[in-house]
Parts: sequence; structure tokens; C-alpha cells
Amino acid sequence: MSLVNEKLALLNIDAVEPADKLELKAERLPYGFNRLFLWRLLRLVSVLFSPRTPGQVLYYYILFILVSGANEAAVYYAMKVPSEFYTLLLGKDPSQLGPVIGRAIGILLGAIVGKTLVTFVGGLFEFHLRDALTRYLHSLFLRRHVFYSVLSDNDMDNVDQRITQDADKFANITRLVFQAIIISPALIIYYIVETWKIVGYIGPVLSLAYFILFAVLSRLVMSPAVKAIFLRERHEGIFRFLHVRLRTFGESVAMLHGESIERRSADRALDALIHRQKMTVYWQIPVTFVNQISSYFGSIVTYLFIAIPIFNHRYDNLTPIELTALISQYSAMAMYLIFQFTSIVEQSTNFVQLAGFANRIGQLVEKAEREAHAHQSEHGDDDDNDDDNIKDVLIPGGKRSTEEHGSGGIQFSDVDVISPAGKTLISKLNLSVSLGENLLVTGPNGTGKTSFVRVLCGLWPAATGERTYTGTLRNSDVYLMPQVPYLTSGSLRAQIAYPQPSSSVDDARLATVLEWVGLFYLLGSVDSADTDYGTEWPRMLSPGEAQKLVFARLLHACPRLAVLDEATSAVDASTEAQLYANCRALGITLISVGHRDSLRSNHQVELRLHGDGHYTISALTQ
Ligand SMILES: Nc1ncnc2c1ncn2[C@@H]1O[C@H](COP(=O)(O)OP(=O)(O)OP(=O)(O)O)[C@@H](O)[C@H]1O
Repeated sequence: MSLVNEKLALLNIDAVEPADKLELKAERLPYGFNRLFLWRLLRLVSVLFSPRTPGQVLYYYILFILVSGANEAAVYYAMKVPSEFYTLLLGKDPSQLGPVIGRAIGILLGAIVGKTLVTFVGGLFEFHLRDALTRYLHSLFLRRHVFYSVLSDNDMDNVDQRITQDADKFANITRLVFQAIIISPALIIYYIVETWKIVGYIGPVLSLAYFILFAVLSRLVMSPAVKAIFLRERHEGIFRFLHVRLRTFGESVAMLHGESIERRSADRALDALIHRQKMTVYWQIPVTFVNQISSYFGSIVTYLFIAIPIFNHRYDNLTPIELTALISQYSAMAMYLIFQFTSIVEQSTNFVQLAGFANRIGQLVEKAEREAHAHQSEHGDDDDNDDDNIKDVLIPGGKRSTEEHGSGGIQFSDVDVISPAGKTLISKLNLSVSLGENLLVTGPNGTGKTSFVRVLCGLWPAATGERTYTGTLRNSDVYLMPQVPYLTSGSLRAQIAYPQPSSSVDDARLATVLEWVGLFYLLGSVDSADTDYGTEWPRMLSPGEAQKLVFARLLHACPRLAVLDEATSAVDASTEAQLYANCRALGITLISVGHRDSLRSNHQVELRLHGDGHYTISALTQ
């Protein structure tokens, strides 16, 4: 079972909760255009725009405002150019042609440069925003005690998509919104003052009321659209994963002739995605409708606003010519004011998208922070310093004598191992693993061997009881080798050095550990030990070779205690014997999970799991 689960976890496909149940849960999530969204947006903005955030988003934002302001001024003068030609032609004075053309060229060039700069600085702003946001998410997510818990959370779909695609779209839409309304607040204040001067408070107050009315209407119609976007992105992630899985398991699917059934499930996932996409299109209808009412009616309501004081005889003392001038002056100003307001309302389509992405990213941020706090309040900071821990594990070239095992080990006292689905796998486990004494964990499939390893290394909490390190052994002395060999992206040297940088393994060390596991020939098959093969490694090696390569990594790390979860299941018997002999020679104490009889001679104690919580512990005769 554990292999399946590892793979499911890898693919982010839930092993326990049925998909329909998850879908229902997602439907009920409160992800609309609401306080939660505003809170999440505010948090993201306060982190990203902080002057302490690397990437200096704030400075690019300020530059963006300045360039947009200058561009707005250039546009203002560019709009006046036609009227200058109009005056020139009416004046019939050819001597003015040259100066007018010269001025026009200067102004228009200014406007062109302004617009180009706005686009350029906007691009820089977007790029820095994405950079800062993604790094922030990396710093929250790729942490010990957070990473695995977040990935294992059933409510947290497609974490990878949130960090890659959603963060990118968030940055892009923020830029679009800013570009459209970045200096609107300043212009709004300016035109409020101007209209106030002409018709008193009534003009700006009514314009403001008009804006508020449409802002409220927009908010009402936006909420369902935000949720639709949230759900669409979720299905987008599921659909993409399905294709990633096909790529990963392409060979297995082809060998099993699974193309048609895969096509059916891919089509089903596409159906669900298209349905969600359709819903987002439908929900855009009221949003766009409200937008359009706001823009079209905006142009005529200005006349209605000025009608109020006129009909109330406030301007009865003005001559018709003065009144015409006042109406034309006011309507130009008021129209521009309403235009500024409506351009904010018009951004509602973008706001909808922004809210969808902010909710998805915010949910991830909250989950990661919750996990970090939960761990910290439970354990303090004791074993959190990852780098220190890793350094402790690595003793390159080290060979430990029996005395150097030191005293200590791992003690399980009344530990219950219970699966997330609530199944008791091991009940009241009392076991002491001492350094220098190898333990073999056996039992039929699904009885909880890998689950025992998870509790041992702290990925799962012990439901009851306590797992403690005794003597001089510490958490950082324990090295885990999972059932599925993890081949990192990069060079051959990077494979051995992982999770340390490649530079920590010199050529001699690399050759030695490869020799130990019988993979010396790999040095001849790669261009060089430092050639970056990206993520091609699983394709370049057979499963047995992959297991040997990660074993070489273990031998290089040379920990005091290693836990091997069926780590030699794909290698032949004589290689397995050689790998265990290497561990013995280096003084590495082993806890192995395995089914093969040949393993017994390498261990002194056996923990046998029988299922339903039962177990036996016995000494192994050599
Ligand atoms: N994430 C999980 N959520 C729910 N149940 C789980 C989870 N992981 C494991 N289980 C259940 O716990 C039980 C034990 O799984 P585990 O992987 O520990 O078995 P195992 O003994 O290692 O099996 P195998 O010999 O096949 O590797 C299985 O019934 C499995 O369904």
C-alpha cells in the first residue's frame, strides 16, 4: 500500500476521500469577493510591498506611479494638439504652421515615450512582484514540518499550481489593475475640487454616490464569479496533473495498452474543467453588464447632476451665455470625474480574477503558517535548524567503529500508529532500538510498515504514547531512505550530494561511493560528473540502478542510523548483500523494512506486524 500512497502523494491524488466529496467541500468554501479575500489581499500586499522584501516591489511601484503620472500629463497635452491645429487653420496664419508642428511633434513624442515607459516599468513591476511572491511562498512552503503536512492536506489541491501559475497570474492582473487606475485617486481628488468650485458640493457628492452605487452592485455580482474562478483553477490543476502523470507513467500505460481508458479519464477531467470554465463565462455576464451600465450612464448623469441646482433656481442670476459656459465647463470636469470612477468599477472583471488567485494563494499561506506554528508550539525550535541537522548527518569519508556507535537509540513507549483514515495499524508499541543493533520490520502488505517509519521520523505524529531518542542519538543522526528512490534534478554529483550542494562531494569521494555500490561505470556514461541532466535521471537509470545510486548517497552521508524502507527491493541478492556489507563497514545502524528472507542475516531484531494493531518482537539468529 505504501508504494501506491507514495505515488498518490506524488501525484497529489487523494487516497482516502472520494473526489465527489472533495468537490462538494470546495463548493462550500467561502471564497467570494468578501472580507476574507480583502484580508488575504491586504496581507499579501503588506508582505510584498514591504521595503524589507527582496526584489524591491515597493520601489518599482513608486517608479510605476511616477511614470504613469508623467504619461498622464503627456496625454493631457497630446489631447490639446488637435485644437491647436484648429486654431491655426481658423487664424489662417502660415507663419504659425512651423511652431505648431514643432510643438505637436514634441508633445506627441513625449506621449509615445510616456506610454512606452509605462509599459516597460509595468513589466518590471510585474516581474518583481511575481519574483517576490514566489520566493515568499517558497520560504513558507519548503520548510521542514510544513512541506509534507501541506502536501498531505486533502483541502489543499495543486500546491504546485498555486505557487507557479496562480502567483504568475496574480502578478499579471495586479499590474493590469494598477496600470488602469494607478493615478486615479489623485485625479479623482483633483476633479472633485474642480467640480466643487463650479457647482458646490452637490456635483462631487452625487458623482461619489453614483460610484458607490456601482461599486456595491459590482461587489454583489462579483462574489459568485470569484468562486467560479477559484473552482476553475482547481480543475485546471487537476487536468494538468493528469497529463503530467501520463508523461511520468507513459511507459507503463503503453505496456498495459491503457491509452483508451486514459483518454476517457482525460476527457472526464476536461469535461469538469470546461464546465467550470463555462460557469466563469456565465458569471462574467452580470459583472460586464454592471460595468457597462456604469460607463454608459456615467456620461449622461453628469447633466442630471447639474440639472438639480439649475431646476432649483440656483443659477437664475446667470445670463444664458454664462449658464452655457458653466454647464459645458462642469460637464467636462464631471465627466472626467465619473470616467475615473467608472474605470475603477470597470476593473471589476480583473478584480474577480485577482480575488480568485489571492484566495488560492492566501489559503496556501495560511495553511503553511498554521503548520509551522503548530509544530513550534508543540516542539519549540529544537530540531528546526535544517542546515545544522544536515551537516550533522554528513560525515564524508567517515567510517565508524563499533564503539563509535555511541550509546542510545530510539525508544517507543506505548505508541499507537493510526492511519489518517483512523485505522489502528500498531497498538501500544513498546520497542527499544539500540545503536549497533539492526532492526528488521516485516509483515504482510498494508499492515503499517511504512506508517511505522513515518511515525519514527516524525512525518506522522504518534497517536498516543511517545517516541524518544535516547543517549547521544538525535533526530539529525537519522537518515531516511524512502521506498521510491528520489533522484534530484541536476548532475551525477548532485545526486550523491543531495540535500547538500554538489560542491560538498569531491571527485575522489564520488568515485569511491559509486564504486561501493557497483555504479562506477556511470562516470563513463555521463558527459561529466557535473553535467546537468535536469529531471532526466529516472529515464536514464533502471529501477535497480536508481536504488543503488540513492544507496551511494546514503553511504556518502554516513549517518549513525539509517531507516531503509524496502530500499533494496529492486536490486539483485548479491548487490543487496554488498550494500548491507558497506553499511556494516561504515558503522551505520540500520532499521530496514523488507520482505526478503535474505535480509534477515543482516539484522539482529525483528519487529513483525500482523495487522489490526498486533505485533511481535523477536531476536534473529544469524
Ligand atoms: N495517507 C494515508 N491516508 C489514509 N490511509 C493511509 C495513508 N497511508 C497509509 N494508509 C493506510 O495505512 C495502511 C498501512 O499502510 P502502509 O503503507 O504503512 O503499509 P505497508 O505495511 O508499508 O505496506 P506494503 O508492504 O505494501 O508497503 C494501509 O491500509 C493504508 O491504506
